[in-house]
Amino acid sequence: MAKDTKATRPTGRVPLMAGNWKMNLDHLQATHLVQKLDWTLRDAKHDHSAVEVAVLPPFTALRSVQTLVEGDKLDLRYGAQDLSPHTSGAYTGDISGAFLAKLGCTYVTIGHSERREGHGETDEVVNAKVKAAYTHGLTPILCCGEALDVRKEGRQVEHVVAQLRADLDGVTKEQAATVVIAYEPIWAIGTGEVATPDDAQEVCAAIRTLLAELYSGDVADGVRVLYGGSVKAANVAAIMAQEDVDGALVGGASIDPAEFAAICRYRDHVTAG
Ligand SMILES: O=C(CO)COP(=O)(O)O
Repeated sequence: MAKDTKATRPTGRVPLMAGNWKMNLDHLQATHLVQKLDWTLRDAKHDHSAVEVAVLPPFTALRSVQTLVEGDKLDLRYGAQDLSPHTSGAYTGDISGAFLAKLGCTYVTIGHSERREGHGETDEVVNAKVKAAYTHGLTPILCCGEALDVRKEGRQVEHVVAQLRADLDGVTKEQAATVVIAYEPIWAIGTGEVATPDDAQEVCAAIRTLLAELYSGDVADGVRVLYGGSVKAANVAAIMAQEDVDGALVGGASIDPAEFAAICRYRDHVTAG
């Protein structure tokens, strides 16, 4: 059993469990999943102010999720998996942050390794997208993480710190105070491999140290740093027991409503003290 470290996590940092559905679930399936997730959390009397829950569906399901969340006054937050660095214009296939804001999105993931690798997104592009998110009042879930070769060379902290320095370039202190950072080691994504809790803590702590270097005041203490990579109900409590881990960005396990609800309810599986 993992030890409940809530007492050591500054109270301002409300844990966030965010489900990145990736390219799964059409708008009808999305409606079913959100309903089941909501019912399960309601049955468990989930306190959304203690552990925030968000879903990140494909663009095509956002309107359905919005209708459900607003119509039934659900406590769930939602957001998109990407956005354009531009606001409008001749950018075929791109989606503006302005459209996402109109759909009531709270979050947008930026710089996921599947976009960095599959779509050639550089840190420069990621940085422009982070700024676009703020332009439209969206909260970025800024993703970072190292590949296996970098980890094998023991350069994971150096790699992640360099990514984030570039991704946050020009981001103001006020903006940075609301960013969510997701550390997702690429070798642990969709592989069943999970970084050990100590591995996750090492990099998440280094991220907080970088934030303290970049921004004065209490920014570093307030920013939520998530871990992502094969998170499941069975391993989430041990990861959440780490002092600098404030939630999880969940892929595969988030499209099973019972499993994702159990992840959100990780505190049911920890001992007090
Ligand atoms: O990429 C991830 C979340 O963004 C992690 O995916 P998995 O949970 O499927 O490993």
